[in-house]
Amino acid sequence: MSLVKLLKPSICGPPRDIESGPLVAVAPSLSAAKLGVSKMKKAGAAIGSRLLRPIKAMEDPTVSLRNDYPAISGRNLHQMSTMDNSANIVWHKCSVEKLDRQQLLKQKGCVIWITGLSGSGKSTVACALSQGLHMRGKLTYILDGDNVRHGLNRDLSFKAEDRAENIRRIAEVAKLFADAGIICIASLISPYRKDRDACRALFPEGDFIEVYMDVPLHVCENRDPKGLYKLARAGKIKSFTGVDDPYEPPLKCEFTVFLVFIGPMFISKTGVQVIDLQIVLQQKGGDCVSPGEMAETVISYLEEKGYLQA
Ligand SMILES: Nc1ncnc2c1ncn2[C@@H]1O[C@H](COP(=O)(O)OS(=O)(=O)O)[C@@H](OP(=O)(O)O)[C@H]1O
Ligand SMILES: Nc1ncnc2c1ncn2[C@@H]1O[C@H](COP(=O)(O)OP(=O)(O)O)[C@@H](O)[C@H]1O
Repeated sequence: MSLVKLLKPSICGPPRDIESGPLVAVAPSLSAAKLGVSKMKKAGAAIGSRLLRPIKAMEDPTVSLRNDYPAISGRNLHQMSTMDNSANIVWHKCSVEKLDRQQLLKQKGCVIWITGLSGSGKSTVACALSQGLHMRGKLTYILDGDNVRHGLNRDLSFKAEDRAENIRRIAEVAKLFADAGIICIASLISPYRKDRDACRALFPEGDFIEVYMDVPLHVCENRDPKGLYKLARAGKIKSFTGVDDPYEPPLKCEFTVFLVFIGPMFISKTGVQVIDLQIVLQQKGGDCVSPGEMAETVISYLEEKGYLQA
């Protein structure tokens, strides 16, 4: 019989330099139970009145009006630019900055990066997270590898350098979402450690939260919801992650979701879905863990780290 267990954060970065100052309204966090639709409407009205605060035009585009909030200013985003200085382009700033957007949304922009094999449950957890946060009145957006490959990244294959480019582009888009104040949930295999580490390096300390779906290959392969493993085993898909292409697990990440097998382990081809779901609904010690509950653990972490308030 197998059990699934969601670890508490396996690493927590040093406490973030949470911004403070006269323009920052620190709202108490709202629990899912307390925040209904009608309350969210009231919150919207409060936001409206704050919008009346005049926003000054930038007189000198090289000087940030928010120099006292370096961790979140446009200047800081500029400093985070990955562009070569010799390219003759100049960062254009606007007086409406990340801080303003975060205040509007009553949250802090960040990225939750979910990595793991195909079929490990990345999209399921991403969706559960998005639902859980939406219920709390928090704005999220999911960047799913499969989906982004339908548009922005449709030109990319699955060879290593194209996967790297896929991941780089999604990380850059996630950075824009985070700058917009949105909690961005990126769900893609991202098999190479160095590519994921490069993504992490794009973000301020703490803003990149890595969730590793540590689900064994045979479990993913038995799930095989799209029949891709079957095609890969038949040699009809080449370079399939886990079959004939590598996956490098994180050495350290904020969360690991894993299955613990106790006793004789078996996953039958016919029974896997049911067995798996039973597994998910149990945890060592008797607690229930479903994708929704996994998401709740991550949401608690966000709350604790101050991401669910401006
Ligand atoms: N060769 C190969 N290897 C792995 N996956 C493959 C491959 N070919 C197609 N697919 C399908 O593409 C989805 C993974 O896309 P990603 O953008 O997440 O991959 S990566 O991060 O660039 O490695 C993946 O979706 P998920 O199952 O949601 O992970 C597969 O459905
Ligand atoms: N915790 C879970 N327990 C059992 N089955 C799951 C779990 N999470 C996802 N699944 C199922 O596994 C399959 C793959 O999940 P999915 O989220 O699409 O994975 P990925 O995005 O990593 O490819 C789906 O059929 C999904 O319903």
